[in-house]
Amino acid sequence: MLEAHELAAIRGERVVFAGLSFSLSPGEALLLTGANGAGKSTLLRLLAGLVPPAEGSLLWHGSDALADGPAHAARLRYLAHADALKPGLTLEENLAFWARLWGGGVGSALAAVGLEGLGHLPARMLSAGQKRRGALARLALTPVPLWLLDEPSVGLDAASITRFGTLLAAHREAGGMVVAATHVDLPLPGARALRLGGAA
Ligand SMILES: Nc1ncnc2c1ncn2[C@@H]1O[C@H](COP(=O)(O)OP(=O)(O)OP(=O)(O)O)[C@@H](O)[C@H]1O
Repeated sequence: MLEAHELAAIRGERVVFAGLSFSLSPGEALLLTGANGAGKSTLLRLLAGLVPPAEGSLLWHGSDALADGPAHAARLRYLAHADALKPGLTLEENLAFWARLWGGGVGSALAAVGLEGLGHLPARMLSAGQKRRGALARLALTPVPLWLLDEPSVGLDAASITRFGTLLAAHREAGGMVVAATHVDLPLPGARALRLGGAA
């Protein structure tokens, strides 16, 4: 279980959010909504252990989640806005880099996002939606309990959203948790919403 207690974040000397509390049990999903600049990406980065909270605590099964950085990193996948694909490497080579770190099969991960025919192409030749699917393929390599997703569906066509929904459902059925920032509907039935206030 992931528990956030009274989290606050300061960016550029401004309090982006404060007093934020929520908990997430296995199989649950939380949608972060709110205006541009409300702090959704900042919260995801905080949950990923990439920025420290200004106040509050984050617990994983009752213990300080951020006390052991490598252990926290190993239990999550964080997908930022950027697709994090090296443009000069093929899609397969990009995925193979992550597979060396985490394990898992490149072919099956590409198939999970419908990119099995494009693995030989340099990432720079992919369309925007294909690049996004290339980033999502990282989720399909090996299971971890927590997915942190920043606007994961941007650029995806209808068929890709459906495939992404299948990936999300399998993750949750296996006890995985999802926290996703989004401005649009995501295929996460029963997800709770956390609306962040703030600057427009
Ligand atoms: N490195 C930084 N230095 C200073 N301010 C920052 C930094 N990163 C983010 N901010 C500010 O923090 C606030 C929250 O930004 P954040 O990216 O978390 O918002 P968001 O809710 O994800 O927005 P969007 O919907 O546009 O993606 C913004 O006002 C932003 O300008």
